[in-house]
Amino acid sequence: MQRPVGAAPILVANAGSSSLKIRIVAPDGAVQFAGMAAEVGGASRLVLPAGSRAEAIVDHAAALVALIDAARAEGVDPDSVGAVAHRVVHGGPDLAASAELTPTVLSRAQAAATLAPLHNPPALAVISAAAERWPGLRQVACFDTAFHSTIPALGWRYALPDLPETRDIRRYGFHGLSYASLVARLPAATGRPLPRRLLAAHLGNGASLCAILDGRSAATTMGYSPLGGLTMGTRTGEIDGNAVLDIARRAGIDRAAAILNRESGLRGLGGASDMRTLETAGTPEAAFAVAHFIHWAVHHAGAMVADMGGIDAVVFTGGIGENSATVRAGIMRGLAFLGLDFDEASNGRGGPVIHAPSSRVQALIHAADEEGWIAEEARRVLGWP
Ligand SMILES: Nc1ncnc2c1ncn2[C@@H]1O[C@H](COP(=O)(O)OP(=O)(O)O)[C@@H](O)[C@H]1O
Ligand SMILES: CC(=O)OP(=O)(O)O
Ligand SMILES: [Mg+2]
Repeated sequence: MQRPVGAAPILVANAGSSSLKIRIVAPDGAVQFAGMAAEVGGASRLVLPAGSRAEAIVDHAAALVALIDAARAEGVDPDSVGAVAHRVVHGGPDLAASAELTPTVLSRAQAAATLAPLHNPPALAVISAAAERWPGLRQVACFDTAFHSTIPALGWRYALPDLPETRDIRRYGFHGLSYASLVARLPAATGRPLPRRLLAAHLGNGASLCAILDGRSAATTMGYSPLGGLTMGTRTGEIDGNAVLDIARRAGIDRAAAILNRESGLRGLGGASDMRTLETAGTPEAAFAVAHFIHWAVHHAGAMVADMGGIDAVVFTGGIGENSATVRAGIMRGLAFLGLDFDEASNGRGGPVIHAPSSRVQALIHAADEEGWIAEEARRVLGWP
């Protein structure tokens, strides 16, 4: 059935490794429904506007069905949506912009699945579940890698020889939907032009930094996969390649992948992946994990600033960036040598402006809105007003 063009809401799906967030967004940007399925395949639960409840959800396809049912129960008709738009973390080497999911785009996203084993397969499962539920409905994919297509070869190439075995092994970079929305929205939020040399810190379960020069990605801390760069909730961040080989030799490849991606980072050091839990734990291990997160964020920030030839502003986003005054303060103290002087009280209050009047570098907090941005991108791709 052909639906009226542009007048319908869009269903946005953001599939994480163990979660699915959905939103139904009206043409004017109003959020009609927002819900999340957490810990899919484990101690699963639905997080809804009315609260959270345990519910057995075996996989991401089942998560989509459960969330659609939850929307209907809240009086929103999921069958009224005119398109489905997905966050697909890895676009692979060929997909450098959001695109409608034609058979060609879909097969490229499928080919990229091995490059982001934690993130792409769940998104692909949601894409097929949506196609099954709404045959013929237009679907759009928005890639986390796309924003970083402006990084020059010196930045994206590893010093590897050009061999069949090293094909497509390059730095891609992620969290691009968050960074793109920041570039688009920060000027309106601050009432000032976008700072020319902007260090953006997306600090959530996955965490990365991006050097944004004149509104474009000039460098970023994640590389081939979302494992690289900063210490994260459950991922190591940067680690020597030979260390990876040795872990794989000792434990086998699948076990090594689980250790590096799911059992490391804050969880591996401090016993919990959640920053809030660590900040209140009061154990030396938890304190070390938080300090490690801050230390490596500052370390990589230095590289990002060098890649931009200086810094005019830093902006914090993501669950940790928006909510942890302790982590922000630690990182900003580490960047004091750049002329960043932050204001303790406004940082403690959550900003949005957290630098002191005397500071040479601005410091800001901006809420990440990947789902809202995906809805906007999808309307652009579909040519909807
Ligand atoms: N008030 C808070 N204080 C410290 N950390 C917080 C707070 N609120 C959320 N966080 C942290 O934000 C992280 C989740 O970030 P988020 O961006 O929501 O994750 P995801 O990448 O799954 O979308 C968790 O480590 C959580 O503990
Ligand atoms: C790319 C990435 O790390 O995503 P997330 O933070 O959602 O895990
Ligand atoms: Mg995230």
